[in-house]
Amino acid sequence: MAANRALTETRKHTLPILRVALRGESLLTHPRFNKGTSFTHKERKEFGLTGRLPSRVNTLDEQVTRAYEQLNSRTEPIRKNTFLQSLKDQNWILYYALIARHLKELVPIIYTPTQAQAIAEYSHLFRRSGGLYLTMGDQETMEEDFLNQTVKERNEIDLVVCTDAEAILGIGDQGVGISTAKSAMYTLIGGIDPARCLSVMLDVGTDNQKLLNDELYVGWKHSRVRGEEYDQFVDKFIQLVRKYYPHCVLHFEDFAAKNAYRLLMRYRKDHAVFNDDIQGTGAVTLAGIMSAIGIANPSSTIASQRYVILGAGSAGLGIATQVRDAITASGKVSKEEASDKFWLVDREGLVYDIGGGMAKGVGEVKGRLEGFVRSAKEGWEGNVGLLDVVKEVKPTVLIGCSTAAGAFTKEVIEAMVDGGCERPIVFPLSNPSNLVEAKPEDILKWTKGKALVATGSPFPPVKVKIDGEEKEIIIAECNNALIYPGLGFGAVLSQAKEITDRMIVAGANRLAELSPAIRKQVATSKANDGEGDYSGQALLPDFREAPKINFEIAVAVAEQAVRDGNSTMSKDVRVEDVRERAKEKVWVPLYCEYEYDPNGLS
Ligand SMILES: NC(=O)C1=CN([C@@H]2O[C@H](COP(=O)(O)OP(=O)(O)OC[C@H]3O[C@@H](n4cnc5c(N)ncnc54)[C@H](O)[C@@H]3O)[C@@H](O)[C@H]2O)C=CC1
Ligand SMILES: CC(=O)C(=O)O
Ligand SMILES: [Mg+2]
Repeated sequence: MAANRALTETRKHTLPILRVALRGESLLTHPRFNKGTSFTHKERKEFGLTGRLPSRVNTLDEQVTRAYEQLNSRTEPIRKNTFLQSLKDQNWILYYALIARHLKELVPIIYTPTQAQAIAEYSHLFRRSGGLYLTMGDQETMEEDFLNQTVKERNEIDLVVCTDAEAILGIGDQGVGISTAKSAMYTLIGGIDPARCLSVMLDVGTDNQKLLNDELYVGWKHSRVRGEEYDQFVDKFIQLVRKYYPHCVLHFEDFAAKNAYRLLMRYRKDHAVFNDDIQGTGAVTLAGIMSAIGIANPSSTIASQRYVILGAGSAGLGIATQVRDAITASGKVSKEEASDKFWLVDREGLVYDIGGGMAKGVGEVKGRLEGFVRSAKEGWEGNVGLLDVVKEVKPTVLIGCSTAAGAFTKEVIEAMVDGGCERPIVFPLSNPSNLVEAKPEDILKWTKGKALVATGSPFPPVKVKIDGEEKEIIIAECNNALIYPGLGFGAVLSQAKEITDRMIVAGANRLAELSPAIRKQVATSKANDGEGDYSGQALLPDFREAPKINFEIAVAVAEQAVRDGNSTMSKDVRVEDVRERAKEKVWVPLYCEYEYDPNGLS
């Protein structure tokens, strides 16, 4: 299997023999242990399965072929999504093996863009629960619920992905719309054992009236609880995670910006906590920008760009912070000088100081926005829209994480070029695809093929005429999924005390080094004058390569943790041992041989 090979190449040891305590129907209906027609004759006898399966023993490859055939009998992406969800409920190995084999084709089915629809229709598509649901209204049983799902069923948890679903992708408050897709990507791309991952839905109610009015809504029908009560509920959950799994990575996903930032700051020094929308998006975008600068003008640096970011929420703030940290990492540029290279634009236009600790359109400055609010002394007045900001600032990099579909108009992009930017770097990152700030083909058309473009959801290559010659431009997918699985695996591997900025930068640097455009330049050692041919050279690696790339990211991240004394692995693990450790730990979707043991796994 091609994609499985990508994973197995990084794995060191042969598969272990699993001691399993389940028999008969309970084995066949347990998605973690079920092998369906792949149970061998010996296993069928040992586990009481002989009469329960047709006689032929299939290989995993044959099962994958059959499942792929069934999948393809459905045409609509959402129907494929529900098919895959059901497959996951039946047989994990087959689910992961099928997707691993068709990674590029199926990631958009289980992840963005299709997952947005699956979450929006969660209550109508609901078949079987996935993950752990902790509801504000039932919080007195939280510890018991948590233990029932974890300690009593599993041996150890390496990774907890949690959400309160208030800012799901770009589609807002989805109440109880849990997504196990983020955790599935950790397995597919990061190689983390799915049995050691847990998705948690923190149901604190919803302000989405459509859901509250929906008689099939499966979540807690209550307005969203906020303030002290919310904080206490989240804290109770986090303390449980810390108590039972002190070494696990805790991943926050799709919290509203204010909570996202607050929770990250509150817990990141005490536990290996990671906010994907802030830090994951920041890291992948930093890598994409470094790669784009390498093409546009390799003698230039991230410090010599001017950045306009539309959307001052989690992603916008994460990108600004990550790029600023990378600029200051050289020690040559101060934090203030680096911050001065950013202009954040939100619903009410440019984010600038309006006095009393408040910023235009986004409220309180303290904490998350500190450093990125422009001074009113620069002469800003009223609502300063994106076009005016672009005309005034003359950015070289324009990023969209606003959910404002079409906000990068022809005028905006042309204003960038008119401002003297020959090779504009334009990343419309909003998900799902229909919320993109501009379509790649339009950006390339308006800039005569000069723009360097990356998007948050997958887009097909664009054919464009450059100097009279037709070229095909690959549109890089700048999605945090290209980096967070490796960051998480690196943190799990090193059993990091905290996930530090240095670990994240190590991962982003590794991703940038491995990006096709940069690899080509290093290979040819050719100076690029910004006029070079970059068709066929994507800014970021293709998703097909994501498992291999994320293995390298994980190694870089874990090495950094060991180097910095931030790892809790045994003291004798040296930086040079990390790669071998990683190979031992990578999980691959292949069947293990089973032996019956009444005290085994169940
Ligand atoms: N490519 C990737 O890896 C990622 C993409 N995203 C996407 O970025 C978008 C934002 O996500 P988050 O930052 O998590 O959400 P968020 O809700 O924290 O931030 C969105 C921000 O955009 C602002 N906004 C809304 N309409 C606007 C408009 N018309 N003009 C300017 N600003 C406007 C909001 O006021 C808010 O501050 C979503 O579409 C999400 O899917 C988010 C994380 C990762
Ligand atoms: C990719 C992601 O995390 C988002 O769109 O929210
Ligand atoms: Mg997200």
